[in-house]
Amino acid sequence: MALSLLASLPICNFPRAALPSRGPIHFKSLVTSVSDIVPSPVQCKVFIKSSSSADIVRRSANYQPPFWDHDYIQSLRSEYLGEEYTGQVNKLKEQLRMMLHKVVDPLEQLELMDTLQRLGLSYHFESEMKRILEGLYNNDHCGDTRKEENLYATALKFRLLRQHGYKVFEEVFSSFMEGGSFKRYLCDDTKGMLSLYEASFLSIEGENRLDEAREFSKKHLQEFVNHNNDQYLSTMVSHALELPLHWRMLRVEARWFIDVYRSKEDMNHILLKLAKLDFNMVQATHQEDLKQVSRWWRSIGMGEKLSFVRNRLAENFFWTVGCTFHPQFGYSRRISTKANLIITVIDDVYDVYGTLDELELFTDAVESWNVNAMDGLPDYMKMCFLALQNLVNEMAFDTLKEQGFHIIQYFKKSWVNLCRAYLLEAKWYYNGYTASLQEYLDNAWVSVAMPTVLLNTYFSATNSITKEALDFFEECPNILRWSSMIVRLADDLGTSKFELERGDVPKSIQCYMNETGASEEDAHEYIRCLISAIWKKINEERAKTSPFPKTFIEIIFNIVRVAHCMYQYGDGHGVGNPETKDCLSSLFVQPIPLHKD
Ligand SMILES: CC(C)=CCC/C(C)=C/COP(=O)(O)OP(=O)(O)O
Ligand SMILES: [Mg+2]
Ligand SMILES: [Mg+2]
Ligand SMILES: [Mg+2]
Repeated sequence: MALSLLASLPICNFPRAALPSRGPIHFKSLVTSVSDIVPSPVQCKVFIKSSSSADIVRRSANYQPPFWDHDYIQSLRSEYLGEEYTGQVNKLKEQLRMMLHKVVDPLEQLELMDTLQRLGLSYHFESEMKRILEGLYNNDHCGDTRKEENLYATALKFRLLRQHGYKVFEEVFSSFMEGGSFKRYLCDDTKGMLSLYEASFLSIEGENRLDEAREFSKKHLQEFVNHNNDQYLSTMVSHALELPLHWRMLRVEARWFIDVYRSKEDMNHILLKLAKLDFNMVQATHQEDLKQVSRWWRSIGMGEKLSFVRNRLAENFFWTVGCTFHPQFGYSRRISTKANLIITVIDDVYDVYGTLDELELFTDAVESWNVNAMDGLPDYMKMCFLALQNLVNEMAFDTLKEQGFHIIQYFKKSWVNLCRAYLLEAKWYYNGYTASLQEYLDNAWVSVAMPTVLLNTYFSATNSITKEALDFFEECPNILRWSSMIVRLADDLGTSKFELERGDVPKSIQCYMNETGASEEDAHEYIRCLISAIWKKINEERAKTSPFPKTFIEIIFNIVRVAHCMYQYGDGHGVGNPETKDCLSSLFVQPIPLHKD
């Protein structure tokens, strides 16, 4: 399963530390170097009732209780569930549909589509947008050069067409370049710079013009934010520099943009009203999902019984909303949240709580996939094992009933891979071993659980499962590997500081530091650079034909976007930072006031 990540990436444009060539790894002659670079683990003594009734010293992560308890979640109410609002939304949608038919100017068409996407509304207008994009694409290919396009429009068109799977080439930017660089005067056009910057994130490997575009626009946008007086544009530029649009989680972006759009000079009231109403109605369905899963989570009692693990219902739900926010995907969100909760618990068992002997037993039990294997497990692990079996059986039963597919074998394989990857990290930890970055990553794209999370999502969000797609899954295609790898690296950037403090295996940052002698800051920069390089890989994969349905490919991209959001301010999944709490509240609790504008 080796994923020669580093070997297959072009050398990151990062001068300070190069990766040495890899020699053979002598696992037996372990060199303990982690203690040189990280504080010693914070250990706490916890009395465990084990079969031998012996005291076992275990690590503790001291996880805080969840933001919202079960009663709070059950108290969530929304007025946006009734027919009254559905009627209003339908009327507004009709008005917008007419608008989309009337607009003929290509730039206005592009801007309208971009605004619809950012406001989180484009899913209502897919056929209209397809018709417009088709028209724009065909015009280009008929040699229709009615008017000289400016950089802003060219980049916007490039981004939208590429995002929707049209073959467009970076050569469209050639007329703005001379001698391999963008023409100097372009830097005065901030809208153009912003548009070029966002377009550059749709690039694939080897697109030098787009690399140049990113460098050039980034530099000038950074200068712009320091000296400007255009409030709207400045907000947009700062936001883009923080994280490009292509990497942003759709729902969070929609919630943010609805607020910003209100202050835009030429803002369209119909669009804004529809965006707010739709957001609130979608939020109402999310609240119902959350309440349902909370009842299940409370009924199985794992959050209370296993008090040493992360009890993170809302955060786990957030990942699923990031994958598919649309109201009709409620089943997928609910079942995937259950799965994510169990994955998070089992990750803590391997990373924090379990002893190596116990973890070996648990891995054997998962490999046997047999309830009889529970007999030999400590009580807390019995609960994890049975919860896992119950969940997989529930998903498998639903899929058998709805689609006639018997899928347990796929889950089993995925869980065996995941637990083996977890176990390997646990062994490294207990042996004080620091892997090379390559060796770490070859395992860590699995241990971040994305192949398992995505398998769950595939079954629950696809209504036409195919054997071809399942076989493809088994091959662990590049799109799965690379997207999992970005999630892993983003997770490491956000979580490894806490993990290392309480005692955990060295993560990508520490492996890189250990291998190259780089400083922590440089290692962070290197990992960010790897993330950018891997985005090019997944952009490229998206353009290929695949047995996966398009909706699932989008889900894969969306989960990477969730990771960027989750770890933007540290460990949003585990630690409960204020940014995550605000984000969860704005998505799931607070409706957008309608009468302000
Ligand atoms: C939505 C889900 C279920 C995500 C699964 C991966 C996960 C638990 C990430 C966060 O935990 P972590 O930082 O402790 O992960 P790791 O131990 O792999 O670093
Ligand atoms: Mg962990
Ligand atoms: Mg882990
Ligand atoms: Mg982590």
